[in-house]
Amino acid sequence: GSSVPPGSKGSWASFLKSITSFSGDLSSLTAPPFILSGVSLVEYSSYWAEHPSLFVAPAKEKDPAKRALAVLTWFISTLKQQYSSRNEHLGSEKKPLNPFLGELFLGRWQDEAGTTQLVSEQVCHHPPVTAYCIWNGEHGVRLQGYNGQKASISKALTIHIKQIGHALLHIDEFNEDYLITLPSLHIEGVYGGAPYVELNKSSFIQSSSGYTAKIDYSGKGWLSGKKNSFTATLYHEGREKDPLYTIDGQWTGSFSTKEGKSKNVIASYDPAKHPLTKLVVASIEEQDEMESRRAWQKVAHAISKGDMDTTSAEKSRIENEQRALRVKEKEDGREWNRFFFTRAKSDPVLDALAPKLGEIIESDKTDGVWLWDAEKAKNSKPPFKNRS
Ligand SMILES: CCC(=O)OC[C@H](C)CC[C@H]1O[C@H]2C[C@H]3[C@@H]4CC=C5C[C@@H](O)CC[C@]5(C)[C@H]4CC[C@]3(C)[C@H]2[C@@H]1C
Repeated sequence: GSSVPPGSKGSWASFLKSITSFSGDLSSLTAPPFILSGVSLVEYSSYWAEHPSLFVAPAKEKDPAKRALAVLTWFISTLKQQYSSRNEHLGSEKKPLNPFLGELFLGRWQDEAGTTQLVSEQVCHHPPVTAYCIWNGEHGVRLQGYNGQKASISKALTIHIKQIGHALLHIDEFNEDYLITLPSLHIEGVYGGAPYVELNKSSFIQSSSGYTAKIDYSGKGWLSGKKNSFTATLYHEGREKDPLYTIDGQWTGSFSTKEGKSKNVIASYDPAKHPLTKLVVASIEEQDEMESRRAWQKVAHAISKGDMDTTSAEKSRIENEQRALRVKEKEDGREWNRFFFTRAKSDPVLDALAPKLGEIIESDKTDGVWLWDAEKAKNSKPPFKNRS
């Protein structure tokens, strides 16, 4: 393949053979060094709010339809970071580190929107599930959700991924909730060693105030001929044929918002005009042993140097420690305590909103839902109170 660095051709070929006997758990694949990233998947929750001003904007919008439009605009603005930031910064999609149970990623954004805080926790290891909560106290906006992946590989080495889980946005001022479903994706370019994400079909946002947004990624940009194209419509639930607003463009580029009837452009978004706010993360010395960058620092360093022996030795050390903990828990007949989240049979907010999307989304089949537990968060073991 074109993008496989010289010297890695052999390992890439054997890697490609390995993924043809794929088990469904992406983290089980041992990929060659040039495709590995020293960043853990638990950090990916931060992609939801790197534009804090867009994240809090709905709280300032009095009109319910325009508020729902502000939520849709914020959601679309996150897609570029969620699904293509590794390409931009690292040259291709990379394989993130597989978080261990209890692994934490804490940070905050400090900018014109005030303080927006992030807590991300690996709440399950088999299968891998990351739960997160992002909130801005001044504006009374809180996002909480969780996600996992179900993957399969085609003969042509395209990795198909169904995302399990959802996100729920709550706006205090209007006591309003938004259910955000997660798009399916597939990874192309694996054969050539330059993988990248493509988003599939559609995803939805359903508000408790009676508005539905549908984002259609399958448009291959047949009009514009550009990749990563999308078309989104916002409508009164049940009245898809009568959109109040439509947004279209590229989720990796710019997009414009039109009024449903008149079709005249009322807003346009250019990512170049919306610099990201950098997430503030404690230094490794200050971090708790359960925090991602401290826990993986030796592995991340070895990966950055392409030192595979140290990478696998340090990874095995972490994996062995984890296995020993699980054995101990089994012997003591107890389960690992999550720091910030609780597994529940159901979530009343989800139960109120999901049926409004009805059969247009397959409800994500997980055993229970993961909920932010404010009580736990107050007295969670590691001294995060003063820092998160
Ligand atoms: C697994 C075989 C392999 O290493 O092939 C190399 C390729 C990098 C493909 C596999 C990895 O691709 C990565 C892309 C990751 C998703 C990117 C964005 C998100 C959005 C975020 O909100 C939730 C997580 C999610 C879905 C990531 C999940 C893990 C993905 C698919 C990585 C694959 C292991």
